[in-house]
Amino acid sequence: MKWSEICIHTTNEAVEPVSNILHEAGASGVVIEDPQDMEKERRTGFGELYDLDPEDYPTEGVYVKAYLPVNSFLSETIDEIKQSVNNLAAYDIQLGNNEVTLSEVDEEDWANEWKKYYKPVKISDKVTIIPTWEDYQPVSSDEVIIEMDPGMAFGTGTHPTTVLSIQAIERFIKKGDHVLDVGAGSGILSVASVLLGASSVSAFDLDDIAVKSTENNAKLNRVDDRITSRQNDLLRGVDETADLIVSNILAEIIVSFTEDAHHLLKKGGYFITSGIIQGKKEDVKQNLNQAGFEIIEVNQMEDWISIIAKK
Ligand SMILES: C[S@@+](CC[C@H](N)C(=O)[O-])C[C@H]1O[C@@H](n2cnc3c(N)ncnc32)[C@H](O)[C@@H]1O
Repeated sequence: MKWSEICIHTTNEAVEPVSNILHEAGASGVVIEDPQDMEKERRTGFGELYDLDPEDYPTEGVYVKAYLPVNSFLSETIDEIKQSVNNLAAYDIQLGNNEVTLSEVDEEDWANEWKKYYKPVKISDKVTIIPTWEDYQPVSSDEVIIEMDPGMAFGTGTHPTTVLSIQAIERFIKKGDHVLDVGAGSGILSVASVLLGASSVSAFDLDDIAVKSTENNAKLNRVDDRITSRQNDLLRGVDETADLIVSNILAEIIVSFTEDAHHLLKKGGYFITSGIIQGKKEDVKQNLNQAGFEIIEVNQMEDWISIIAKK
């Protein structure tokens, strides 16, 4: 399949809204090339992280790249993306160069492009995510290692919203729990749940690429007997009760199914929500309270918020 790479040269400040616009436009993966991050990552303990020519990344601003399938809607989608990015200026978000370039890539190139930027991620003292193609030596014998090949689905473990979700799972999951993963993407939170003690997980995503990616990653981590992945709109029609529900989705989507989550959770169960931007934190907290939840914790990484609620 042919893919179109859209590359937006923007500012640090605009990375998150621009990435959101690209995700909403149907891009499954977003690659952020930020020279500051690259400097930061080089200092981590994972050895040689980036084998990149300095010409490949900007010295000023940030490149946000995403991949869209080449189909008859492509030019409309690109116009909508450009329009939405331009609209950010109305919210006083600096857009820098705001240069948009397009190029066509083969699926194979897309996969390789992605891999250049995806390296081991230390989530906590206990949990490390490693891309399946990396040779990684565990630091300790009780380290939990999650192998990932996200393909086109969201969820490499590098995004703060995913990191916050896994850190919360690590703290709140109990041995033998049944978990619902709403918006599973690559299945990273489902796999993390099992490796951290869950006995079973039902993973849901609207996107069939994500459903397959979850199945693949469950196999890769040898926990496919514990994870069921299927296409579903949030928790619509789901009738299985759970000990823990995790969802890393946007605030607007979380508030649309807090009542369903409350209904399906057992008493004392946890609802881990992530993907919430600062400005929406109070709305989500209020909505969770209204649905009958008690807010247990609010955590933050960069500009992202995760809220843990208990039934
Ligand atoms: C931000 S990604 C999270 C992926 C992964 N769970 C993680 O934490 O890295 C959100 C996922 O939610 C899915 N999604 C969006 N709307 C949905 C809906 N209404 N029902 C189910 N999944 C949805 C998207 O396809 C995407 O895979």
